[in-house]
Amino acid sequence: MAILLSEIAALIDGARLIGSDQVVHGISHDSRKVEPGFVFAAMKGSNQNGYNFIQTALNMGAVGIVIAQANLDTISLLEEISILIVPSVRQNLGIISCAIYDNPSKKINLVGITGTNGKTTTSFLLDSALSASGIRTGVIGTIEVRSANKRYGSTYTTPEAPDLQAVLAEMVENDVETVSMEVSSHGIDQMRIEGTSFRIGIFTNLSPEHLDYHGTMEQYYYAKSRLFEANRCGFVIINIDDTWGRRLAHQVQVPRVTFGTSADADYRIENTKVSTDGTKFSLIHKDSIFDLSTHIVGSINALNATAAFIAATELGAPAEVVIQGISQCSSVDGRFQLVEAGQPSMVVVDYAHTPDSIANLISTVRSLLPPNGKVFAVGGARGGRDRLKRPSLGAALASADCAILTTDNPGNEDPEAIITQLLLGTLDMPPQKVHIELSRSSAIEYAVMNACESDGVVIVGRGHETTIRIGETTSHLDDREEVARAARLLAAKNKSDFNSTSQLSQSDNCAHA
Ligand SMILES: CC(=O)N[C@H]1[C@@H](OP(=O)(O)OP(=O)(O)OC[C@H]2O[C@@H](n3ccc(=O)[nH]c3=O)[C@H](O)[C@@H]2O)O[C@H](CO)[C@@H](O)[C@@H]1O[C@H](C)C(=O)N[C@@H](C)C(=O)N[C@H](CCC(=O)O)C(=O)O
Ligand SMILES: Nc1ncnc2c1ncn2[C@@H]1O[C@H](COP(=O)(O)OP(=O)(O)OP(=O)(O)O)[C@@H](O)[C@H]1O
Repeated sequence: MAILLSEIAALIDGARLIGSDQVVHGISHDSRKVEPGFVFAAMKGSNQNGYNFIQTALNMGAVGIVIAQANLDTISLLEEISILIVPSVRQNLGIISCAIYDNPSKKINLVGITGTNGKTTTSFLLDSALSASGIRTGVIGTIEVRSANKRYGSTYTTPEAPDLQAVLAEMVENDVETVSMEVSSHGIDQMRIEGTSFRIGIFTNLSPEHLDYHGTMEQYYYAKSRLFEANRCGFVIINIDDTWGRRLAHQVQVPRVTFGTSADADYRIENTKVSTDGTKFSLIHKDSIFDLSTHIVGSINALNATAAFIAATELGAPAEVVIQGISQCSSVDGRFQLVEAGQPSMVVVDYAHTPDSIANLISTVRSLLPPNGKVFAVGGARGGRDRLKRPSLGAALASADCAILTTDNPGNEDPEAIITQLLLGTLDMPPQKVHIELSRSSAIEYAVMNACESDGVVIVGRGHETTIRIGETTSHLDDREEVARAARLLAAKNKSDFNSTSQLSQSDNCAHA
């Protein structure tokens, strides 16, 4: 990859170059990631001022910097530096990054998936469908970035523009043909996907989330809908069971198909059957009926599998191979993950962290239990963001028979104050339904120890995550390991109570009160 700073300047209205022209091999907005031959894009953020890191970037080998016209006076110019001055760094970062990495999205089939829930699951199902068809694939999303056989952990759902274009370029170099990419509303709003071409866009659904960032549902919808603009996206696949999706279907200016259980969907889901083995359904399209199945449990996964089916067949993969590929995706880390550690109850760890998805998960688990079965729900709310949704999260958790409110990832917020906000959503519920356990390990232990064979435990919010930040301290915490620990405790307790008639008093837990 090599381009001149002057060539980049020529792409941007109002840009100008000060200092000597330079050959550029890469770009970063983060001084810590600058390599020799890179340019450093300085941006003011909400926590840090990127302009303070210019010298660090130069020390790391930057051959030039990109700055905004308005901030020209704020830096002390060194004569030997090459400076590309642009009207706005954030607004042009995508275009600059695309140019430096030679527009990789135009050389690859990129499928962008957006919506409040289902992005990761759909991207994994699509990847499985495409891989079964012999296509070399890549994935960019919350759990990981996968390029052919290489895997990297993710920092963001949607990487910043320089990182996105660099990873796409690496995928092109590795002969990856198709990439399933999660596109977050933050990513769209912060222009991380500017200049990126999507062969296909998928809309999963929209429900209240990130409203502290976007302000209103209307603005949240607007951010999401921008993925599907005609200059960015060639073909759109939309879930019209969702009212926002229905609106989008009327608005998009590019070819589109719709899916869902709705009678007027182009791809109609019927006859969905959910068991602990997974989800089966029929998909009706014109005169064809396809029988699909996925190991991922829950009727919502019929929607995710359908979106994956449409995208893969649209990219030319044969339907029967796609169906096989979707059925082969064994699981998605931390999404309806059944944990069998010897405990009597059904335990599910799930990444659900919106009120809708938590309520949905609880009702799915309830439907899988015998009639006398009770659902225990363990969950909390993250610190530092999305404060507005906390009462609704509390209410959703309390749709279980026993809600155990606990700590999620509080960061610098007071965990007890977060729980107080969750409690606001449970005020009109019987108090004995709600139990507070500040320590997440203890909350999981409480649920696993008190749930009996006919019961289900859902542990929500953290799914695949393995660390928790409390204050400035980050420590290891994996919900699945905590279930196993609690199951061992239960087994030990049952063993020591072997001769006692009351192994565990169930009258003092909220589900059996
Ligand atoms: C609200 C938001 O999205 N903020 C993003 C924004 O932060 P910011 O503007 O406050 O940046 P900052 O930390 O103040 O830093 C300013 C500049 O100094 C640079 N810097 C900083 C330190 C240093 O040593 N050197 C250096 O160069 C930074 O790289 C940055 O360019 O730009 C930063 C640089 O890219 C991001 O790290 C940061 O993401 C924050 C941490 C974040 O948590 N974002 C989340 C909410 C997010 O984007 N999530 C979505 C998924 C949401 C979902 O659906 O769940 C995602 O796509 O991941
Ligand atoms: N199509 C769907 N509709 C509603 N809820 C869903 C759907 N798919 C998944 N979920 C729920 O949302 C949770 C998160 O799923 P997934 O990780 O696929 O979503 P996501 O959009 O990638 O989330 P995030 O943006 O937080 O990464 C799942 O564990 C499940 O409870």
